[in-house]
Amino acid sequence: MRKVPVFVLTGFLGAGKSTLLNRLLDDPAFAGTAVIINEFGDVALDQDLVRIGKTEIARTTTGCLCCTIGSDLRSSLHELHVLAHIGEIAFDRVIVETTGLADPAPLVNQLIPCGAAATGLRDHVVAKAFELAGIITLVDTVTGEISIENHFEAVKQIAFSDRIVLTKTDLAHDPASLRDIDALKKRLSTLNRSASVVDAKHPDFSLSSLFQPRDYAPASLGGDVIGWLALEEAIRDDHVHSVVKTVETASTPPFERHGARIRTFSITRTEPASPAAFGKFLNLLTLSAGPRLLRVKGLLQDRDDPERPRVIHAVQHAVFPTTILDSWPSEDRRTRVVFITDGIDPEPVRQLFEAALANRPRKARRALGALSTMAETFRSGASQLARALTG
Ligand SMILES: Nc1nc2c(ncn2[C@@H]2O[C@H](COP(=O)(O)OP(=O)(O)OP(=O)(O)O)[C@@H](O)[C@H]2O)c(=O)[nH]1
Repeated sequence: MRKVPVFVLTGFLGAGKSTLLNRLLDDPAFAGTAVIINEFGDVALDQDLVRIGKTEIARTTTGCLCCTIGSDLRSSLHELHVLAHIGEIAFDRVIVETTGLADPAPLVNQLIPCGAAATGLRDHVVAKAFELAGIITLVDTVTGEISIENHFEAVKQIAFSDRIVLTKTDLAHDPASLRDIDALKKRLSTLNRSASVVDAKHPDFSLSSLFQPRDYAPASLGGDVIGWLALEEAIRDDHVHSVVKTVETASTPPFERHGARIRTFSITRTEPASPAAFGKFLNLLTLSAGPRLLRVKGLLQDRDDPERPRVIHAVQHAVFPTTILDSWPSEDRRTRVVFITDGIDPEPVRQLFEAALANRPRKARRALGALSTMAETFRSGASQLARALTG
């Protein structure tokens, strides 16, 4: 039996994974593609933001796939396999879009023959039916360098990839930005010597060649990857013990891979809002929180055009142009904004949101004060960790 190729599409927060996936799902050549989308946090937005093409085979999971106990990815693949077996769906490739904070090690470990051992019939079925055919990592040329400096997840995503795609090169117009891209490429080659590097905006860029199945060989990627996979086994064993303890005592905190400072929270609002006031909120937030604001994305119900939601994106300091959808993608017509931060608490963000939308400058100033203090006094140890991991 020919195994179904599984591609992992990864890249740090806001690198452009959903944008590339949308492009792919619009392409008839990819009609037989099943998609597994994983989101960080408890409010799923990507299912509304990724246009599912003709295949309509998609599974969305919230909670971080790399932090979930055991083999959640194997569960999703098994579910797809069963549906194909009973003739409900047909597909010839699977793409797993990870969260921007995904550590690829546990995912790879579940998909390679010498990785996490199969523990039941389900895992054996998945091992027989699917094979890892590539890890594609998107690297944002605007924020890539700072993400590598501050977040070990970004370093590991690059190290584990066998294909790297540069995104947002269209935003580099001046010589300094072009030099930054050259410096970033050099950095990438020190983190991963064997991955091919392509530019998503280059006229020769081809999705078909990017998603060609190839044998995924961790040994060819270098010592760090092999070491991380070995570490993964150790964490997994340890984790299995801690799960048992949780059942016994109910006092062990949940397994936390990303560190206690990474927060995710959301704001929902039933009344429509003014896009100008929301824009002010977002600009103030990015200015005061700086790189501690890792990601903002959401759907906004426009006071003047409530039938057509606005799609909001900010990635660290960069606020991206709002796009307007023709209609609401689902029944849920509330404004929903998801935040992922590095050491920024939800409370001042919520206060700033309320103050900006209600035009209350004094309240906004108080919230800004709290935000700036948090952003300044907080020191990230992630940069040291990234250096230690990459030697
Ligand atoms: N100019 C430009 N903008 C881009 C490009 N790729 C993505 N974007 C924008 O970057 C923002 C984030 O893109 P997404 O595709 O949502 O990023 P993502 O990696 O799926 O985000 P997460 O799932 O939150 O990690 C959006 O506003 C996109 O329109 C690109 O190549 N050029």
